[in-house]
Order: sequence, then C-alpha cells, then structure tokens
Amino acid sequence: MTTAPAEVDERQPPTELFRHLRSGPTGLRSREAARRLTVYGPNELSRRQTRHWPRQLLAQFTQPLAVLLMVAAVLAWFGHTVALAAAVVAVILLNAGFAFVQEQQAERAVEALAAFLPMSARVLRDGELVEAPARELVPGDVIEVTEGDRVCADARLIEGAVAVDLSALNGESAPAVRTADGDLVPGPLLEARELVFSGTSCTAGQARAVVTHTGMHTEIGRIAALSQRGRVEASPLERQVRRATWIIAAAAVAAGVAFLPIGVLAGLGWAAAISFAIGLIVANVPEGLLPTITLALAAGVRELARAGAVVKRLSAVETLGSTTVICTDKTGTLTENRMRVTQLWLPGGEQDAAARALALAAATCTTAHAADRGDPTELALLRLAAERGVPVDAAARDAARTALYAFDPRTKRMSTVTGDRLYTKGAPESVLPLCTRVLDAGGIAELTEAVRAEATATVDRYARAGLRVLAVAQRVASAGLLAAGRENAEAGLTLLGLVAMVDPPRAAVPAAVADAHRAGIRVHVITGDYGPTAATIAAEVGIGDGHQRVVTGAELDAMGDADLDRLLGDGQEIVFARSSPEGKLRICEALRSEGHIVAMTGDGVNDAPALRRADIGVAMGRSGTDVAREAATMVLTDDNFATIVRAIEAGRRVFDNVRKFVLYIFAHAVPEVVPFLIFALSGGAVPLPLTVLQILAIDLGTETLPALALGRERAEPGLMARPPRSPKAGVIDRRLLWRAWGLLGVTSAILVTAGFFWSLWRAGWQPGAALSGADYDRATTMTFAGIVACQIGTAFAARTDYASLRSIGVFSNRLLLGGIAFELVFAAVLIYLPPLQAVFGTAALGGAELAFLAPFPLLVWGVDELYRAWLRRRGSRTAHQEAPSCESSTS
Ligand SMILES: Nc1ncnc2c1ncn2[C@@H]1O[C@H](COP(=O)(O)OP(=O)(O)OP(=O)(O)O)[C@@H](O)[C@H]1O
Repeated sequence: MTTAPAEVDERQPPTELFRHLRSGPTGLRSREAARRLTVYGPNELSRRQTRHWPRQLLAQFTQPLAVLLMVAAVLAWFGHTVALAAAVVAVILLNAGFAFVQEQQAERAVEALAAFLPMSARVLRDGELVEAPARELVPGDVIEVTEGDRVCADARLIEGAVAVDLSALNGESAPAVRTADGDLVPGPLLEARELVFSGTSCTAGQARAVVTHTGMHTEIGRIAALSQRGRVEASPLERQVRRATWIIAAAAVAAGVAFLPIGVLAGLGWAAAISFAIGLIVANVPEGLLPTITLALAAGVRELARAGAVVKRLSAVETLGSTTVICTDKTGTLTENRMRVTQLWLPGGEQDAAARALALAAATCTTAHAADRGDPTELALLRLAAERGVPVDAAARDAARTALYAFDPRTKRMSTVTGDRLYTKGAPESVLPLCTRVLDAGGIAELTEAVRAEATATVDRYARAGLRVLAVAQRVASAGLLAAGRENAEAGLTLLGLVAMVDPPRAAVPAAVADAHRAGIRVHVITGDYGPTAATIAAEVGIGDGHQRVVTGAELDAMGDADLDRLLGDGQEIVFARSSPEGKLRICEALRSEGHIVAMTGDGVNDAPALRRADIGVAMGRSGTDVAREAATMVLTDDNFATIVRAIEAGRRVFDNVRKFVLYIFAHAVPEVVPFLIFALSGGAVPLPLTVLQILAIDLGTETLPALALGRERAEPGLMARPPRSPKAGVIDRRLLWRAWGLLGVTSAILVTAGFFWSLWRAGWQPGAALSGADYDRATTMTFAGIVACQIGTAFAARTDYASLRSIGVFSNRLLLGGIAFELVFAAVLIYLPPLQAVFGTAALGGAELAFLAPFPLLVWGVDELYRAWLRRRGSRTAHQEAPSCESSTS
C-alpha cells in the first residue's frame, strides 16, 4: 500500500518545491530513491483488491439459463422425482462453478498482459539520465518527457516545454501546452500550465520535470479509486454464440413442452412425462458453451503473448482471424532497424575534410543517446562521426544545443542550433530545395543546377539499391534569424552532402509475406521513406510480386476518394511512400469502407488515429511510442512483421477450434432425441430407450473434457492456405449444422438405435410386450453406451474441418486422448458400479454387447472422414477449374 508524501503543494516555485521534496535539478541518488520506494510504495495504480468474487459467483446463478434450470428442478421436485431434482441442482452448481472459474481465468489472462508491456521512464539518478521502470518512480525524482512518451507520474516542469494530450483526464482531445516557465495561473489543477499528469501523453516537445505524486496519489489514481473497474466487453463471437445458445434453449424448451402430451398419449403417465420433458430441456440447453468459448479466446490471448503479440482484448483474437489486409510500415517492421551508413556523397567529390564536416554536422543534428536508446537512423550517424574521427558526445551535444526543431513527419526533416550554426538533416527532397549553396573542395560555392541534378540522380541510385538516404546541410544562424521562426531559419542552407545507410530486411519476413499471400491476405507498405528505397525493400521481401506500384504522399493527396478506392480495389499490393499520418488514416478508411478487415502498424504519435481506426491497430513494443501503444489493439514485443502473420494464424485457429467443440456438442442431440421419437411414434409399443439421468450423465459428464480438449486442437493443415473468413460469416453456419446433425448425428442415431433393438431382440422382446426390469435396464444401457461410443468417433471427426485425421496425427492431441479416457472411465463407473446402477438405471454389459459397440467410434468417424475426403476432392476440382480464370485475370 502506498503512503502519501507529506502534503506537497505542486504549484509552488521549483526552488521551494525541490526543498519540500528534498531533491534538486539533478534528481535523487539511487539509494535515496530506493528508500523512498519502500516508504511511498510502487508507482502503479493498484487493482481493486476486493475482486467481488462472491458477487461474480452469485451472478452465475441469476443467468437466465440457470434460472430455467432451477424452474426445472422445482418442477421435478413437485413431480416427486427427487433424484432428477437433485441431479438438476447438481448440474446448476457444477455449471455455475465451471463458468465462474473460466471467467476468472479469462479475466486474469487479459490482466496478466500488462506484465508483458512494462512502462519505463527516463529519470535522473545519481545525476545521470537512465531508463527505469515507471513503477520505481518516487516523489522528488527528476524525469525527462519527450514526444511520444506517456507521462507516468504527476510532475512539475522545471525545464523545457511540451504539448500534452490530457484526454485521459478531462476528455479534451486538443493537446495543451505546458511549459516550465509558464505564468502561474490560479484555477483548477488540470489547467495549471506548469504541471503534467500521469496517464496523459506528450505529443510534442521535450521537458524535464520533478515528480510530485506517484501511484494512487496521482490525479488519475484518484479517478481510478473512484471509478469501478469496467466489465469486459463481450466479443462479436461471444455475442453470436449467446444468440445461438438462446435459439437452441428455446428449441429445447419447445421440444420438452411438445413431448409432454405425446409422452402422456404414449402411456407414460404425467409424472414420467414431466420428468422426461425436463430431461430433454436440461440436456439440450448448451449451458457450458459460452464460458468455454471465453476460455478458448483467453487461451488464444495467452498463446499470442508468448509468440510476441500482446492483444488488449479478447475479441482481437477473432478479428485477427478474419484480417484481409495488412498495412505495414517498413523501418523496423519489415527491416531490422539496424542502420549502418555505407555511402557518402559529397558535392565536391570524395575528400576527407568534407566527409568529416558532413559526418560532424549529421551527428550534431541528432537527439539520440548512446546504445539501445534512440532512433537507429541517428545512432548510425553518431557511429559514422566516430568512425570518421569526429565523435560527438551526446551529453555535450545536448548541453551546447540552443534550439531544436524536432523531426516533423510531414516535412521529414529536423534541425538543431549549436552556437552560431544551424544543422539540418532529412529527406533529400525536403532538404535540397532549401539549399542555395554547397560546401566543396574550394569552400562554400553556389549550388549549381548541375550539382543539384547530380545529387538527385545519386539519391535515386542509392534508393534503388534499397538504401535510406538523408541530405545534410548547415548555415550560420544569427539570433535574429532564429527569432523569425523555423521556416525562415531552415532556408538558404549550404549542402554538405548525402548519407546513405542500409537497413537489411528481417530474415523471417519473406516467408511471412509468402504465408500471408497464400492465406489470401494482401500486404501494403505505408512508409515515410523514399519510394525507390521502399520499393526495393518491398521487392526483396516479396511484396508486390515484382511489380511494385509506388504511390507517393503527394500523389495520394492529389487523389480523389473514388480514385483511391479504385487503386485499392484492383488487387495489387502498393507501396505508399513518403506518406503522411493523414494519408495513413485515409488508406485505412478507404480499405475499411470496402469491407476489408485491416491490420495497420504504426509507431509515432501521429499514427494514433489510424491505429484506432484500423480493425487491428498494431504498435511496436520496442521502438514505438507510448502513445501508439496506447492506441493499438495489439503490441508486438519483437516489432516483427512475421509476428503479425503468426497472430493472424492463431486467430484463425482459435475460431476454428470454437467451431470444433460446437460441432461436437451439437452432434449428440440427434441420437438423444431419436429414441424419444421412436417411443412416441410407436405410441409406447417400444419402451423408452434412454432415461433422463442417462442423458444428463452424457451431456454433463462424459462429454465435458473431450469438448474442452477440442478447444486446444493444433492448427489444421491448410489453415493459412484458404482465404480469410468473411467477418459476416457466423461461427455456427449451415455447413456446421448439417455436419453435426445431418451427418454425425444421424449416423450416431442409426447405430444407437440398432444397438438398442439388438439388445431387445436378444431378450426375446416383441413389440408391445412387457419386458423384465433387468432386460430393460440392459437395453437402455446399450443406448447410453452407444451414444458414448459414437461421441468418441465424433470427437475424432471434429478435430479437423477439411483435412484428414491422418494429416494431423491420430494421437497428436494428448488432451483429447485424456478426455476420452475420462469419458470411458466415467461411463464404466455408471454401468458397472452397483450403487450408481440403481440411480442411473444401468446394468452391466457383457462381452457380446461390448463387441457390438466397439466399431461405433470407427463407423461414425469413418463416415465423416469420407465426407471430408469428398469435400477435399470437390474443392481441389473447383480450384482446378477456376485456376485458368484466375490466371487470365492477373495477366
Ligand atoms: N531522425 C531523422 N532526422 C531527419 N530525417 C529523418 C530522421 N528519420 C527519418 N528521417 C527522414 O524522414 C523520412 C521518413 O522517416 P519516417 O521515420 O517517417 O519513416 P521511416 O522510418 O522511413 O519508415 P516507416 O514509416 O516505414 O517506419 C526518412 O526516409 C528520412 O529521409
């Protein structure tokens, strides 16, 4: 538990504030910070300790389906079938407990994800700027906040200025300016011009600030303490299944009610008919389905996190599965983001002094710090300067800098001022037009058209080789000039030369792109880099089939919506180069309006709108900004394009597995209902082949574990060789119902009925004749065991949707084998244990009967295997027939 620091007035002037916080402009010493951490507690929002689990458990009993079951139990009680009433109550209890545990697990899986994305902060400790976990910040720490950072504590600015997005606190989306030396305006805390708050994000600028409050004592902590934790939103899949559950429950109730008069007419007596109707209802209401699906999604989330893709909500798993387009950036996602300068171009030809001047200017015009912190482009420039013998020390550079015009993703350049020099570096087409002079062998000279043409040609040559090219320039900058603003300062520059660097594609990307293509997913590149550079990298990883269509930011801006739709609609993969954040948003909107499910990557502050608009916004865990991570649905902990494709595959598999257990659970309905129909239609001449408790034992006992195991099935071969699922296609479609009820259900019903009549025939039964109790029990036990045997076959059949069982391996799902072993033991206990025989109306089966049942699993599975083989053959034939037309449309 955190304690509050002695009342700190964050609005007092810095000197007094420092005195109160016993700190200074150089921050705290680590020992003092560690001491304060134990006193004040970690800087994090404590989750509500009281998890309200009793209420959550209670909520399981007020679910409509549970209430329906309770009514059934009461009816059974009044109908004097106490055993049934007790069984139904047991079902209610089991179900509630099961659903509760599953929900808790799902919730925990999502919450645990936070651990994958630890927040960090740049903080002064022992006088040095270090990266530390945000949870270790304490009052008195001096932190640095820059563009893209999420502010992790309440703090007062002591140096610099930033624009902050306060929407998390006040809902205001326009950024507000906060500066260290702002006038003190009395009024609400949130409007104070010198304060920044935890939970807000910095959209521009750079500043230092002293931490005043941490953890639950921050403004956002107070809000969090007040507000309840929001409920987890149901995903479309869960909503769909809930609807289906209701339809099935309604059908079960209708069937139960309809059975009443039929049962009575067939001579069953009211009490027996009622108990039977209740059994029908209880058995066919798919109570466990929804929590099982939630759990399958949660398992998907956990698995994705292990594979490097952290998703923030359960529903992302299924959305991923229907992704049709990936819009990816280039640097760091397709490439390694490890830049190395390989070429220099100097206006006056190769000479050492000029090369050193170029390297020094480029390295001075950076904000990156050493090692793994900072923009790889800038780190490459720092390395270049060191190699050329003019090393630039990051701390000295920062200290000497008098002005910084930050990198602007629109103009694609940045400038810094040190002493009387302004240095500019950026995209050549942004910097070259600002240059009027060059530095060549003889000193500063006019920039002639010939040299300009040579520079442009060189840029293209480098870019076609896949290199990233920057132009570097400088000028003398007087204070008066700087006062006239950035535009006036960045003019009349002297070109020092071009720097070209390689950034090789990641090794796993070409295969991932090929996988995406096979899965019918198109990949567009949207990059800030130059067209030819991006086109070369795209070609290297296989995007665009060798016919790269490059659309520049300027071309995109000039393009009307209709033209953009046409461009995106014609099936090509496109490289959008020199793109702006607005362009990214437009492409996203255009794709979505065409019905595409778009996964879009982004890393900058300006990418946040596009990340929010995309179906799956993907941010980078390593290189991206906090703001982008906030806006995204999925964060890649390894920044790798290949991980996106793997996540899509996992999404498809989870969806498939949900269908597998739905198929399995639905299939038993037919063999359970058909015996009643026989009994009813024969007017009672055929005895009832199955008792209520036996039905319950199947649906709520033997089947549970195999169903769960199907949710963990591995990916089916060909999963990534079929086109994306239409987002409109429901999880329960006609094919699934036909397979569950028509094929597996009817086959099972035929076998089960055969087993029942065979047992009657062996007992010498004649239609309408009475049967001894022992013979009747044995016959119903045959039906019971028959259904169990058939469901084993169904479980194996359900493991694949199209593929053959052999292709995935008969014994590859260990959980399922365990589940089936449990099913067999459970059934054997009911059949052979005398006390249970009395309750469930079962009788021990002999060798002949077991031999009769033995082939059932094989037969049920075999019929489905033939069906799938037929589907595959038909599929490949149609694919064959369609192939020529495909070809002609692309040629
Ligand atoms: N630190 C920098 N200083 C100056 N110019 C830069 C800097 N970083 C990039 N640029 C220039 O701006 C261009 C666009 O960079 P930006 O970071 O927007 O995109 P990118 O990293 O090339 O690609 P992607 O959008 O695929 O990540 C680069 O091609 C380069 O010319």
